[in-house]
Amino acid sequence: MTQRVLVIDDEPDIRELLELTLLRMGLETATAGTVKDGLLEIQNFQPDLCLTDMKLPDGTGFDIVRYIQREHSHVPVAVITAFGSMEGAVEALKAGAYDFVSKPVDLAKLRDLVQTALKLSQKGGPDASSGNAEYDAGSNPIIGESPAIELLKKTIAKLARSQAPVFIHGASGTGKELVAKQIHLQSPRSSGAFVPVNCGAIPESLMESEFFGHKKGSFTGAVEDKAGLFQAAHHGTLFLDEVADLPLSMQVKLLRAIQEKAVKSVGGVEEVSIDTRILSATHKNLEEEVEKGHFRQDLYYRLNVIKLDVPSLEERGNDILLLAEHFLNLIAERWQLPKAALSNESIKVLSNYPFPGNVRELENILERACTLSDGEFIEPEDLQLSSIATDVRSVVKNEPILERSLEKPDFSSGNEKEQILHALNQTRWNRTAAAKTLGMTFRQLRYRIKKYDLDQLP
Ligand SMILES: Nc1ncnc2c1ncn2[C@@H]1O[C@H](COP(=O)(O)OP(=O)(O)OP(=O)(O)O)[C@@H](O)[C@H]1O
Repeated sequence: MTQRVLVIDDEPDIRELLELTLLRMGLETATAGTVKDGLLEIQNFQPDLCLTDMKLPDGTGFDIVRYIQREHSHVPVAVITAFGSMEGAVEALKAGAYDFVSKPVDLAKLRDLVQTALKLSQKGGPDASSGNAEYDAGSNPIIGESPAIELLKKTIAKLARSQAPVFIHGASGTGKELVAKQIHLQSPRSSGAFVPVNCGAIPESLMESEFFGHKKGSFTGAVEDKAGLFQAAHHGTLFLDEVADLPLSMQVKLLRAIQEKAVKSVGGVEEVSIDTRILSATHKNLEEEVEKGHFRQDLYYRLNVIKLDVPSLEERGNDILLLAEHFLNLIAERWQLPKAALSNESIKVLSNYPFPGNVRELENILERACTLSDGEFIEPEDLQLSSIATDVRSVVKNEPILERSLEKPDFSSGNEKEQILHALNQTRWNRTAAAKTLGMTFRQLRYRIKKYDLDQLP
């Protein structure tokens, strides 16, 4: 079925230009010149997408955005903003607009916007809050049923239906990258690439070329043309992780690229339009970084159109056990070994541990516990929790603080893999003998052999 686009603008020339562009894209169009007529057309024409000017004779584009949000939340609405009016664009996005184009309208950018937005109408159901009906969480679902996580999942589904930049805030290891990936996967950009960038890991001297690409010969070592991360994320999503670590010089360039929706590669002459959605995250307090002068206020304002808080693991109640189950399954799959289970004591201990390192810490604890456990069940001493946890455990069990099990092998001083390999070679790969030499059980050794892929050795 031909998709329908409604254009609301009081300038006949712009209406005509937009209508022509849309007709050439094979779309059905209707136009209106005022808020009043626009609202009528929304009801009569039932558009799949609405484009509206911000300044209208009897109101503003906000009136249209708010009405659509309230009555037809499945219809994406993009606003056309005055030249240089970034504030207007940001406010419209905050109010629920899908995206914006600034005047004079760049038709290539408009076509990109329309194509992506219409995918939403094709895929999404009538209820915007349920997100994309065809969406498949793939191999990276967000595990959890606590109210905090249910709310997070709902917000992700909603945010996936917009182009607004989202700033994801949360402590280390809470799953910020996972959240960003989910926003991408549930969005109409899911067929494009999800490009995560650790902003703190790129040397400053290479940053511009990494982000925007370079032309052959533009500097020593540039032996051929290379596309940058922005180009890689064209029609997809660029995730700027640890964004607070961007040097100030790069922040200016990034701001420009985001505002112009275009980049110029190092040594290049022309700017190239880029259609990408920007998501960013940091565990630092970005407001504080702005106050200290480490982070540009204008970039902060541009990235932080919508802020999404990812709760700490401690705030997720019983999700800890659901996550533990999930990770134990993953570990068993990865190492191709029978799944280990938590003993009742371990369940108690984990449920009361504060997890300063959040979900990542839980994953690491369980991985270590699987290598240490020598029975069917993971016992509290296999968890090797920090002293805080030991305190917690003693509180839970109402007994004195226990010493950590000392009979467990301690490899902290050396390279574990090498020591195991050495023992295996010495015993001619007699695993029982090697385990004895190493002071571990057969099961513990078996896990480690899998973990380090030693069984792949000839
Ligand atoms: N709710 C969840 N369900 C399943 N896995 C999760 C969940 N939350 C986090 N994880 C997993 O925990 C690990 C850490 O998550 P992630 O890397 O996304 O955290 P982060 O907040 O980006 O960390 P950092 O601040 O260090 O960059 C990953 O393996 C991720 O898949």
